[in-house]
Amino acid sequence: MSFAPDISEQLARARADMRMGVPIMITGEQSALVMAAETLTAERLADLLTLGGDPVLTITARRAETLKARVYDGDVARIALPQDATPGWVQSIANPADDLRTPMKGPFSCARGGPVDVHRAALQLAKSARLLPAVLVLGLPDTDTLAARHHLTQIDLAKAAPVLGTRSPLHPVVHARLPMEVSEAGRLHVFRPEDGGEEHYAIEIGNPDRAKPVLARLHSACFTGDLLGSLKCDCGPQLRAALAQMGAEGQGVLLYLNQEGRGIGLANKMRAYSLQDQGFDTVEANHRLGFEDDERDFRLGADILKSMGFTAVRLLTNNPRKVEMMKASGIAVAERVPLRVGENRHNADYLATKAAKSGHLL
Ligand SMILES: Nc1nc2c(ncn2[C@@H]2O[C@H](COP(=O)(O)OP(=O)(O)OP(=O)(O)O)[C@@H](O)[C@H]2O)c(=O)[nH]1
Ligand SMILES: [Zn+2]
Repeated sequence: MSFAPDISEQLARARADMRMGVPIMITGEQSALVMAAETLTAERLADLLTLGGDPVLTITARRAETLKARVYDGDVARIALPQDATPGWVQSIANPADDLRTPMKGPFSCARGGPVDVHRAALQLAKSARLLPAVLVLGLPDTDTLAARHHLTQIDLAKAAPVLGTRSPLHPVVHARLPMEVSEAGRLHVFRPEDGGEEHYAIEIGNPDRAKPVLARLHSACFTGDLLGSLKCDCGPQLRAALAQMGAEGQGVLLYLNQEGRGIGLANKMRAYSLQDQGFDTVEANHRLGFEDDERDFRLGADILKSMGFTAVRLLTNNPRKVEMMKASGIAVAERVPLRVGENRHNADYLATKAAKSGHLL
């Protein structure tokens, strides 16, 4: 029988649980009960504290840097949870929104020694659930009984580890004709990952020759720029300029990747915008939230191109990372085609920061 969910399906359930605030169990060398800080309720925090042991609030080294919390494990810091911890205390560690108003949060007592794999996996899950990267972790000698009694999702770390950093295979679902302003010969393809995660789209213009490099754009979703005409970034003008160029050349493929906010999700991007209004730039804001500058995985773009029969591209981008990732994933980049449009007084600093800190080409 193959009815039981496999490990990627279990991980997808775990992400949904974390988004709802339901605890999960991760079992391995050290087994633990895990809850996302962002969705923690007062009731569940109280329940956690009744279990005893040494619960910690695990955050990324990026977030710890701002909080001046000691990092003993490279990329991960474990702050001991005080017995009188409140949801407000947990939020103040997880969420930098009020950092400037209440800068003195420590001193913290930070855990050191012992395995951190469970903590790292829990943070990875929170990030891929598009939540703040902060998780409550309570090591327990026996997780089976608690998991069975409360019907909690249980993740076997040995099985999960090889899957966690990888992307779920994408499969074409449907494609249909889509006449557009830039070209009447448009076609929209929908791709769906096996684990039920975000779908991604390909917009094919004309009928590009698979034997030649195709004019291609890897566009990351930007609800604010693409749909609302936000002036804080250049995404909307880039999207329209790329499609217009493909229309003018009569062929091309635009991948619309649902990696909003450079992979941190719209809620976290708005948190970053709020920090930017406090004076931080786009990279600093991501770091204060506990994220890396860019959490996207462009290899899924290569997966889609390959599945459509393309092996080489003329890539519309100013981002050298996209070029490198394409090449590393087996798609030849015959040419980088610059895409400089949409600069205005609101996004001038944003574009300058991308050039200075993220290596974007001017
Ligand atoms: N986290 C975060 N994401 C942002 C911010 N501004 C824009 N974004 C996101 O950044 C992504 C922009 O991606 P792309 O258009 O692929 O831009 P790029 O990496 O600069 O590369 P090219 O445009 O190809 O040169 C979108 O997912 C936006 O939602 C910001 O201030 N913070
Ligand atoms: Zn944007």
